[in-house]
This record gives sequence, C-alpha cells and structure tokens, in this order.
Amino acid sequence: MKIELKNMRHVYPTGDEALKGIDLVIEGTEPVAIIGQNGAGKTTIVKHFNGILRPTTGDVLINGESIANRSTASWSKEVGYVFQNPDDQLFLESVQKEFEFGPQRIGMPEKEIRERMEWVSELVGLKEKLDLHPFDLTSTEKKFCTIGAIIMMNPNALIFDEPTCGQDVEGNLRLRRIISELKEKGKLCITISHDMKFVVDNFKRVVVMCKGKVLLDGKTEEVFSQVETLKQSFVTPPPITKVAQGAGLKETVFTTEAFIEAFEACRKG
Ligand SMILES: Nc1ncnc2c1ncn2[C@@H]1O[C@H](COP(=O)(O)OP(=O)(O)OP(=O)(O)O)[C@@H](O)[C@H]1O
Repeated sequence: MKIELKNMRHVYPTGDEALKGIDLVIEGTEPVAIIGQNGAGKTTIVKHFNGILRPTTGDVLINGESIANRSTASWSKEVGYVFQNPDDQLFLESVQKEFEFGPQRIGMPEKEIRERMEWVSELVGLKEKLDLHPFDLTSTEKKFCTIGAIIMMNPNALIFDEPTCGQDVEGNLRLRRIISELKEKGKLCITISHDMKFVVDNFKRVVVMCKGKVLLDGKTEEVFSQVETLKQSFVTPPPITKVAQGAGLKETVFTTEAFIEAFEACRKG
C-alpha cells in the first residue's frame, strides 16, 4: 500500500486553509503516527487518504491512482477510516450489526463475515458484547466497536483518528496488540495520537504536523531529538525523554532502561 500526497492543499468552505502544501509518502506496512497540536491539520490530512475530503489543489495517489478517479465508498474498501468520535460512526442497534454492515455492503461472502467476526470481536474485546446496543457500551468499548467495524471490511490501510483518547493502560495495550496484529497481516496502520508515550512505544516513524504543514517526518528517535523544531509544534516528548535531554544526554531515550544505559555510558565518558 502506498499513499502519496503531492503539493496538496485543503481549504474548507469557510475559507480556512487547513493544509498548506503537503508532500508526503507513506508506504509499506510499518505503522506511522501523526502528531501535532489541536488544529494542526491531522484529521484533515487523514480524511484525504480515502477521499472523505478532496484536495483543493494538488493530488492524493493511492497505489499510484489519483483519489479523484473514484468515489469515497470505493476507496473505503482499500483505506478504512475510524472516526475520532464514535458517535459519528455508529448508527446500528447492535455491535454485531455494526460489524456486519460494511462487509455486507462491499459484498463479502457470509462465510468470510462469520470468520472475520470471530477474529475481530476477540481482537477488539467485544466477543461477549455482540448483542449489545453500541449506546450501552462504555466510551472505551465504543471506540473498539468503531475500530472493529473498520477491520471487518479488511482494508489494506487503516486510519485511526485519536484511538488513545480516553483509553486506560489496558485499552492502550489492546490498541498495541491490534496495530501489531494488523501489521503482521500486511496492513498499514496510520494513527493520530496526542499520547506521546503510546507513540514512542508503538511507532518507528512519526509525522509532526504544525499549522497545516508537515514540520518533521522521520524515525521516532530522530524526530524527538529535534528539540527546538519540536517546540514550534507544542509537542512535548515523553517525560523520560525530556529528563534525558535536560541532563544533556546525546541519545534520545524513551524508556527508563535506555535512560540508565545512556546515563552510565555518559558518566564513564
Ligand atoms: N469542517 C470544517 N470547517 C472549517 N474549518 C475546519 C473544519 N474542520 C477543521 N477545520 C479547521 O481546519 C484546521 C485543521 O483542523 P483539524 O481538525 O484537521 O486539526 P487537528 O490537528 O486534527 O486537530 P485536533 O487535534 O483538535 O483534532 C483548524 O483550523 C480547524 O479549525
């Protein structure tokens, strides 16, 4: 899977220029995190990955084909977008129906739907709650219901818009399992998150957005080592990373163990 943005701008009908010329390539199966302060343009950019939003100028190519060539419904089979707010996505009267709806619409055989339901409901932790109305789920479970509904459609790329919002440690661990299992199955996961610990624990590549532009894009360690540039985006590295930077360590560390190792190495000269 390859998603390519070429000098792409998006201006909302209100006149807000949310994206100001983006060049970006995301390719393969390595999960990518998109970070940045509120209003940086993260949701706007990812809504272009399956045509929910269309570029005002420039182009978006999916596996080399312009997004302009097809409908959003058609692109959604290839790139699934999980909404930031579950209430924007869930509308049926049971979790099971939410899981069946997308696959049935794209003509997935019933047998395959049943098999995927087994795997997906287990993966997102809703196996025992398939008969429940989504409104009777906790806010965390609702989020996993929206994620499950998109995984059910078996797209090659999945966009998670703020899945960590409101999650506890257990929820973050489940998200970690989901992202890693999807990668194993050859899927590309692109995730927006404000949770920097989750980002450094789960992503080797990070794209930092700031005021409608890509400010930084690269390996997680490299991105978080750009202390001065990062300040422009108001992104705060995880506490342990900040302590290490404050202590003058050269390495960008994300764990206590890495901190101790780098500190010892520094002490020994
Ligand atoms: N439907 C809309 N109509 C007009 N302007 C919008 C609309 N949606 C977003 N914007 C504006 O576009 C800019 C980028 O918004 P966007 O939601 O993409 O940012 P974000 O980085 O995802 O923010 P957050 O972290 O708060 O979700 C902001 O200035 C926002 O006010």
